[in-house]
Amino acid sequence: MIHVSGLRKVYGNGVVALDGVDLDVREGEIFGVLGQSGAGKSTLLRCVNLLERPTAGTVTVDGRELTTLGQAELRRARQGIGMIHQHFALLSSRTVAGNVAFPLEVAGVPRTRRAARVRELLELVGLADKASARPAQLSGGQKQRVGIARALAAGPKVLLSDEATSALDPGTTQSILALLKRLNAELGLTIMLITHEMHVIKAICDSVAIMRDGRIAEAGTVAELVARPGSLLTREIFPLPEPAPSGTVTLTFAGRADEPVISGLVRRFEVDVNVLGGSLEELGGRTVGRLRVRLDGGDRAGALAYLRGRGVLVEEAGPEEISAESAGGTGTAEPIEAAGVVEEAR
Ligand SMILES: Nc1ncnc2c1ncn2[C@@H]1O[C@H](COP(=O)(O)OP(=O)(O)OP(=O)(O)O)[C@@H](O)[C@H]1O
Repeated sequence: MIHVSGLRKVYGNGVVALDGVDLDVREGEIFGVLGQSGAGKSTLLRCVNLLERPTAGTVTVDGRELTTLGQAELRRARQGIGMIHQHFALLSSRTVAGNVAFPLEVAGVPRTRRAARVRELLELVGLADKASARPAQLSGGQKQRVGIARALAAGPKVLLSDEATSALDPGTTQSILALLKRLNAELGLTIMLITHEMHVIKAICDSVAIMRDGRIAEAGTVAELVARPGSLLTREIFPLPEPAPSGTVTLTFAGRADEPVISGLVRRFEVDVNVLGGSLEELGGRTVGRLRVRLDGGDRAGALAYLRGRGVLVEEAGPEEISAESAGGTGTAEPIEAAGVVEEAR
């Protein structure tokens, strides 16, 4: 639904905000872009609907390459792309209904059709009783619901969300995220959101890109990334001291965290399992966990093979723990070199 290729943005002051971004957002998914302040997230989002013109690269939305369109065509294409903002961007002089009607007026929709559509949209976001209220009379969550209704007025296929929940308290954030998830499911809406908050990614995103210094450091579905060795996302969600202390093993359980794998390990291989840290999270409806352990005694190699066989991602740390398998299978590498090989593979 959204294809971004070779995107570069250099602002007038010489700041390189985007430094070669490639990205694909599939139809019907919720795609989160996560990054710290200044990483380039807002610039990327504003380039997707060409509010910001990229210095180089292409943006294609729903099969149309926006970067080649003239102003009139671009205005039409933008009707297929809604946008919501951190501070809602409502017109304070208009009522709630007037705000939602605004894009329809601009698009020349006749008055009666407009009124019916506004009613439908306010019902969709749970604000049918607030049509005549002014933005100043609403809570933050209600204001964002108006913002969402307005963004959906022209029936877009894509919704861009610019830190839509950053100004809201945790409870309201959850209700807005639940609304976005429902709209995604009911309308088949593709949502691209930017956030600096991991809990937003955990709550609703199917896929994620992590941005650093104007580049994509890592991208994929949440399930893919959690199963990928050395994943930045996994490290962000399950923070453990890095680098892992020598001799420890870090285990990532994707989707099987509720199975008694560890007790099976102790019973079958007679190893002592010393848990050093870890946590569990609900991700995309699955329980995912990350555990750092030290294994002593018993059949350690057999225990690790057993874990891998159960679909657990096993990452060994420390030169003395590098196995022939993880060092590339030669079994001849010196410990220090082997550690380098593993680091590179990550
Ligand atoms: N209009 C502008 N003119 C010049 N530099 C800009 C402009 N907008 C953003 N920048 C710079 O581009 C870089 C990326 O900014 P951007 O706002 O895209 O990052 P961000 O990840 O969204 O950060 P935040 O979460 O703080 O909004 C920053 O160094 C910022 O100072």
